[in-house]
Amino acid sequence: MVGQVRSRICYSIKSMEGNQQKVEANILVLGAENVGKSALTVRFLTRRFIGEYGDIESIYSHADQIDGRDICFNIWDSLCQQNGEESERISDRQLQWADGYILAYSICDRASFNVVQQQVQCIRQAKQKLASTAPIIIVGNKRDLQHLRTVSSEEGRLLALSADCGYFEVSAAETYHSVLMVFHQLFVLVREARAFKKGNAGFKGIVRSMSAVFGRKWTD
Ligand SMILES: Nc1nc2c(ncn2[C@@H]2O[C@H](COP(=O)(O)OP(=O)(O)OP(=O)(O)O)[C@@H](O)[C@H]2O)c(=O)[nH]1
Repeated sequence: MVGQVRSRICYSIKSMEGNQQKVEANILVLGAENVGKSALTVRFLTRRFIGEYGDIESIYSHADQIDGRDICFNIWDSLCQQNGEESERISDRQLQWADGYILAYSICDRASFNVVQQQVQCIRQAKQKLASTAPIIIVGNKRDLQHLRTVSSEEGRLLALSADCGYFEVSAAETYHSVLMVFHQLFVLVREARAFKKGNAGFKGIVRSMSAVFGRKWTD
């Protein structure tokens, strides 16, 4: 609730030229407070690290190109629940909106890593109920603060492996390229998930037709 009161949804739509059909992906950036969700988002959008970002929840639209194809990222930089509320909470609206997730933690903040573990489970359970999949990339941020590290790279990698997620360790403060890789990789996974879903629908269609021919009822 606090998040809703404090939040302000703003849209920054970049113009897109040409008639070629644009592929869109809705990316939800989640994680505990102060892990660098806004820093990662702003780094990707502007290539810059500005240091302080304020408590604003934003949805940005950003035109980009991957493999020579025009695409559009819609990025929801979420605001973490605070004041003892469940920080791992993800709303139904967010779950329905997102095609893919970036779950960020700070390598210097074990509690934020625990939040990511809970959020992975939350997303997987919700998607299972809906019989759908959604790619997740886990991001260990603040890699530049090695001397303050409390979560090892191995732990991050292991979590990603066990939950079938992608994994990156980055520093939004220091580099643009690794942050770019996170968003582009997630887009590729979203595209693959869509293709798989389509293929699956195609297979179901064939079974439906065969069932019709042989008089058996098809149920989803
Ligand atoms: N050293 C270092 N600091 C970072 C990095 N990324 C973000 N920060 C700092 O961490 C603080 C929090 O960054 P934000 O991007 O506002 O974090 P957030 O997760 O969006 O925070 P909330 O919106 O409050 O949940 C800021 O002071 C940033 O300057 C990083 O890679 N390295």
